[in-house]
Amino acid sequence: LFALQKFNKAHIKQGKIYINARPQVTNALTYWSVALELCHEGITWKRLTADKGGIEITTDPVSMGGKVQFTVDRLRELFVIRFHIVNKGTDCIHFTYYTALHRIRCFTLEDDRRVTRACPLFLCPGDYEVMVRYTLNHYGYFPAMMYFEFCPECPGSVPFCIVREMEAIARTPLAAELGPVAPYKPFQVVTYKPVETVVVEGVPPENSLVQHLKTAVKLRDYKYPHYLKELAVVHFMSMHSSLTQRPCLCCASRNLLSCSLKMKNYSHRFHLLLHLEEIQMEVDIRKYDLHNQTMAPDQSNRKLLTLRVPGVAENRPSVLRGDCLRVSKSEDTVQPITVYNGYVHKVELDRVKLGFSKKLLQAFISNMKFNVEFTINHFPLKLQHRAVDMAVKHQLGEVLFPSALAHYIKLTLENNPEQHAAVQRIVAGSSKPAPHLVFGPPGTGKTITLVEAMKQVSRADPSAHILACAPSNSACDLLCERLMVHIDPHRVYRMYAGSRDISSVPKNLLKYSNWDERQDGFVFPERETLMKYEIIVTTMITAGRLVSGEFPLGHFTHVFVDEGGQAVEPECLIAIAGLLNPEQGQFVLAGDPKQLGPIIRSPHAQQHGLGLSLLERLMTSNTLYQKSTESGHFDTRFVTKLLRNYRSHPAILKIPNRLFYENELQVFADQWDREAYCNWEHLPKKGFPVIFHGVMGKDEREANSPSFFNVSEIEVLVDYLTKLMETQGKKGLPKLSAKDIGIIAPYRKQVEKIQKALKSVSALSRWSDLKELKVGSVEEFQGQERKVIMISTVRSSVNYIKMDKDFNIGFLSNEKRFNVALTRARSLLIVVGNPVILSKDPTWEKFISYCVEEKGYTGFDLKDTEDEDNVVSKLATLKISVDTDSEWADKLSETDANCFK
Ligand SMILES: Nc1ncnc2c1ncn2[C@@H]1O[C@H](COP(=O)(O)OP(=O)(O)OP(=O)(O)O)[C@@H](O)[C@H]1O
Repeated sequence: LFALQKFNKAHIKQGKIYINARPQVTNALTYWSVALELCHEGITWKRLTADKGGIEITTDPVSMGGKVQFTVDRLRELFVIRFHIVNKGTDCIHFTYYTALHRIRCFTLEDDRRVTRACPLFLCPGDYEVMVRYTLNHYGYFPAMMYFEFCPECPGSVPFCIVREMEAIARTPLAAELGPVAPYKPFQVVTYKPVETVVVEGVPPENSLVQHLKTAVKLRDYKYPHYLKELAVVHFMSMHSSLTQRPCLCCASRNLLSCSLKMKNYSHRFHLLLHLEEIQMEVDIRKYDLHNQTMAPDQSNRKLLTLRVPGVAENRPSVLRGDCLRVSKSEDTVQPITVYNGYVHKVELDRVKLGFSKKLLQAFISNMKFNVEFTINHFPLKLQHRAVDMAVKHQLGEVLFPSALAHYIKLTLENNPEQHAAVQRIVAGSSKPAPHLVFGPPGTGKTITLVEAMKQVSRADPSAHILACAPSNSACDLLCERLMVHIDPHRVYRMYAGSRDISSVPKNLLKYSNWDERQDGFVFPERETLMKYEIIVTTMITAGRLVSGEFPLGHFTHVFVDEGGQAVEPECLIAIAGLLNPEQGQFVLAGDPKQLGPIIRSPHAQQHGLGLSLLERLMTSNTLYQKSTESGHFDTRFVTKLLRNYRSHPAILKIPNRLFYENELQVFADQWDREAYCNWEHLPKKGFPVIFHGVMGKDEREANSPSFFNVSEIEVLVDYLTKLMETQGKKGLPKLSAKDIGIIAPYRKQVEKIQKALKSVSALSRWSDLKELKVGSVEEFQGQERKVIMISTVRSSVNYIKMDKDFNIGFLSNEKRFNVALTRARSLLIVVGNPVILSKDPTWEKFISYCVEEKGYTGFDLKDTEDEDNVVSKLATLKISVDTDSEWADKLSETDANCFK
C-alpha cells in the first residue's frame, strides 16, 4: 500500500482504500498491492502459494501451507534452504526471475545459472534448484518472502508467479521455554442481553471483615438521567442530533459544557462530565463479555468458583476485589433468565475467584457453560460526585479558583533554593487559601520537596495533621517509604483499600498500615484511632472513606497530593472536599503535566476538560499560576518550578529534555552516582550510559490472553542482567543488587514472562534479593527511580499499532508513557526493541537516531535493513499474473478508483 501511495496509484479516504488504476494500465505494482491487501483477508494467499502452470516448488526443509520455517540455536552458523523447482508438465517453460522480499539482509540467494529476466532459464520437464544461505548474527525472527516468476513459451501467454514464505528463528533454550503455551485463540465476543432476569445475589468478600471506621456520610447513587445516555451515544455534541424530543435538556447540557468552568457551574458541570464518563465505561465494558465459559471450584476455598479472565492483570477488563460479575447459564434461554451475581474475592494473573449464592454452588457441575457480563465499579465515580458537591458545600472557591493574595515571607536559600523556598512557604502557608503547586520535570525533587515540607510542618506545629495522597498505590507507597526515612514511622499511617492485594504491598510498609492479621485483610480502624496519626498516606479514592467516616472538617491542616497530574480534578477533590477547611488548611499539589495523565474513556468528557488535572487547569488558566508578563517569572508564593534534575546522567535526559522541557532541565545529579556505569565494559561507547539494543523479535500472544510478549527481547534483557551481575563491584563499578534494577514493559504478559525468566535462569539466582527486582508497567514506575533501568518495548509488527492506540496501551504513540519510562534511570538506561517498528513513531525515531549518532546503538545492525525505497522498487518489478488472478483484473477494470474495502 505504501508503494501504491508513493506511485500515486492509490489513496485512502475514510478508512477505505481506492486504487487509482486505469483498466488498460494493469500495472504489476497495483496487482501486487491488491494481492497483499486481499491476502490479509486470507482470500488469495492460497492462490499465490499454489503450484501452477505445471510448476511445483518443494523445499528442504519442508514447507507447511506455503511457509518454510526453521530454528537455529547457535548464531553465525550457515543454514541452507533449498527450493526445488520442478517442471511436471510436458512443455518447457521460461523460468524468468526470482527474488526475495525482505526487510532484513541475513541471507544470500544462489542458483547455478544465475537466472534473471535478462538471462532466463528454459526449464524443460525436470527440476532446478535455488538455494537460500542464511547466516544469523542476532537472535530474533527474520521473515522473508520468495517470489518465483515463470512465463509459458506459447505466444501471448502471461507470466505467472509462485510465492513461498520463509521464517528463520534464532533463539536460545530460554526463548523456547518462554514461548507460547498454546496458539493464540481470541475469545469470541458475543453480546447477549437477557431481557427479563431474576437476580440471585452472591457472597461479597467484605462479609468476613469488620470495618471499625463507621460510615456516617452515605454515598448517594448519583444515577445519570436516561436521556443523557441517548445523547451521549447518538453524537451528543452534534448539531444534527436526532434527539429533538428533549431539545431544552440537550441545549442545557451543551451550554453547560461550552461555558468556562466557574464555582457557579462547578458541581453541575463535573456531574455531567462524570456521567458521560460513566456511560462510556458502561459501553466499553461490554466488549469483555464472555460466552460459554466454564468455571472450576477453587482448590483452597470450595465456596468459591474460579473463572479464567485473560487480560485481567492488564485491566482488560478492570476487575477488583469486591466487584460484581453477572453470570447466567448458557443453556438458560427461556425468560426470565436467572442471573447469578458473583463477587470477586481474589484477582490473580488471568483468573478471578468468585463468591456465588449457595443455589448456584449446589447446582454447579463441572463443564457447565456460562455467559459472563462484567460490570463497572461505580464507587470511585460516586466518591467524585460527592466531592464536587462538597466542594460547593464547603465553599472551596478560593482553593479551586484562587485569587486572594496572602502575605509574603522572605526566606533564605540552601543547596536548592527553589526547593528550600517551597518548603518554607508551605510551612508558612503563604499561598493560603490558594493551593501551592510544585511542578517540574522528572527527577527534579517534587516528591522530596513534599516529604521535606511534611517533615517541617510537623516539626513546626506538632498539632498539625497531614493527609498525603497520590492517585496510584505505587506512588503512595513511595511517598510513605520516603517519609519514614525522616519521620518516626509510628507517626505515619499507610491506609489501603480493602480490595488491595497484600502481595503487592511493600513488606516494610505493612507494619504501619491497616493490615489486620486476624481478619486477613485491610481494615479501616475507628475514626478516633485514625485521627491520632500525624500523617495518613492513602490514594485519593481511599481518602473518600475518611469523608464517609465523617472526619471533622479541618482535622487535616495540610493536604499534600503527589503525582497530581495523573488524576482528574474530581478525583483530586476527594482528598480535600469535606476534609480541608478552605480558610485555614493548606493544599499542596505536585506533579508534571508532561508525565502520565488521567485516562479518560468518554470522548465527550475528554473534549470538555475531564482529562485536565486540577494541577494543569490551574497552571494553564489561572493567572496566579502563570509567569508574569512583566518579570517573566512565576509568583513563588503559589508556584515552585523545579528544574534541577538530581536523578540522571545527562545522556539519559537528553531526548526527554529536548522534546518535552525545552532543554530547561539542568543536571544536578551526584557525579559519582550518575557516572557509575560510564566505564562499563558492555557499553557500546564508554562515557555514554544509554544503550539501544535492536532486536528483530516477534510480538506474540498465547492461548486466549490478549496481552503481548516478545521472547527475543527477554533473551537480551537476561543477557544484560547476567552481565550486570557478573561485573558489579569489579573494575571500579559500584556494588549492585537486584533492587537497584527496574525492568519496564508495556504489556502484562511480557511482565509475567520476564518474571518467569528471572526465576528460571540459574545464573541470576546468585542475586539473593532477586525478588526485589521490580518488573512492571510504566504506570507502576511513575515517580520511581532505579540505578539501572531496562525497557522492553515488545512491539514488533505494525499491524497492532492502532490497537495499542485504541486501548491506550503500549509505548508507541504515547509520548507521556515514553517520557516517564525513559526518565527513571539514574546511571544506566538499556532499551531493547525493534528499531524498524519504533522508528515509525517520530518520538522514538528521535531517540533511536540519538543513540545511533552517539554510538549507543547495538544489536541488530540497522545497515542490514532494506530501505523502504528498495522494497518499493523491487515490488514494482514483480508480475502477478492476470490469468491466474483474473478476479483482481475484473475488479480493477470496473472503474478508475476501485474500492476494495
Ligand atoms: N535537593 C536535592 N539534593 C540532592 N538530591 C535530591 C534533591 N532533591 C531531590 N533529590 C533526589 O533526586 C531524586 C529524584 O527526586 P524525586 O523522586 O523527589 O523527584 P520527582 O520530581 O518527584 O520525580 P518524578 O517526576 O519522576 O516523580 C531522588 O533520588 C531524590 O533523593
